[in-house]
Amino acid sequence: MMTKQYIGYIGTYTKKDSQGVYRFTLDTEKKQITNVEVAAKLDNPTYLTVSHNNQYLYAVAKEGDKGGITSFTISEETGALEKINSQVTDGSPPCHVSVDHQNKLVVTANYHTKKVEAFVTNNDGSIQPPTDVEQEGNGPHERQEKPHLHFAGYTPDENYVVVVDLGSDTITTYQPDAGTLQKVSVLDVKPGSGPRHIAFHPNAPYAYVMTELSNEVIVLKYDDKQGTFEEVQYISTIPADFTENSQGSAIHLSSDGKFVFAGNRGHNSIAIYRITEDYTVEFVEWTHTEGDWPRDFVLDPTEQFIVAANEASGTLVLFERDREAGTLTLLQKDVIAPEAVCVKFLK
Ligand SMILES: O=C1O[C@H](COP(=O)(O)O)[C@@H](O)[C@H](O)[C@H]1O
Repeated sequence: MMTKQYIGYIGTYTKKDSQGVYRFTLDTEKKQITNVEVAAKLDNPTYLTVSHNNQYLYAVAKEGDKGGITSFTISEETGALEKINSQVTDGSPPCHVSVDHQNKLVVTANYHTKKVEAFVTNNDGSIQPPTDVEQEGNGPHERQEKPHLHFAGYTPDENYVVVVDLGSDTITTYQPDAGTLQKVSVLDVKPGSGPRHIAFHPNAPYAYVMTELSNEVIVLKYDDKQGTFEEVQYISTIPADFTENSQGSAIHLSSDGKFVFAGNRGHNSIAIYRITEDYTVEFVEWTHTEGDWPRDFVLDPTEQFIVAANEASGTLVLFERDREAGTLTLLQKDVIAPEAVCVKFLK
């Protein structure tokens, strides 16, 4: 059988050993991650997003005391990255980045500056200086003294940008308008829960939020006409008797709409849920991530595998999925990936 190989990228911190964005290969026949190597030297490229046509990669970046985004072209043959340009503004870099399917508008969420930024792209993949919106609010938890935006991404129809704020326990929708973001609605979730990331159901009006502070998945009903949400269910992501520090991280769905996967840093696991007929979720099991502090993970393009990034151990781990049961089987662990934060595949 012919070997099928997929290229992935790793976003990292560069506080210790990492040099920037890394590239790796997933061989789906050998069921193995190989060739982890530096793809672009860059300061603090924690989060990455790949344009839907695989032509461009946008990375969080830090330049001195400024933060923003660096754009790269992706070589079709090799996956090599070549820098196009950067746009940075005063303050710490953002912690999350997304781009729409048309590759017109890159949006970021900033944990430190309270700002959502929107960068219009040019036809060559370069980005223009951003416009921004500053959010307000706080919450009852000691880490909620101000907004701490953790996610900015698009709704499935891309009519709206959704921003998840750990600091004020809110999910805010914005309408993009000529490179600016106009606020449409705000959902207040449970005080102190610290919502962090959101993932939409592929074909039903529901979304699934991971909370960092309360370690829960929140099921939301989504009104795509109004751009509003309604709470449906809260379910814990860690065992009731787990008393050590754990902080929720990322959340992803399989594209068949059958399973939700939620990351637990501290408990060091991926919690797996089955999506039921009414779109609420039922717990399936926890899978240990074979390392410390799983910051994010990704389903590969075939969705037969999941690659998770253990930030504190600086390792990737590869699992094979059972598409019916939802469970994960360990294939490979301890793949060195220094200060790994997120993993993204070419589409
Ligand atoms: O999950 C986390 O994210 C925040 C924001 O990331 P940053 O790279 O913008 O600092 C981070 O500060 C925090 O330590 C981490 O747990």
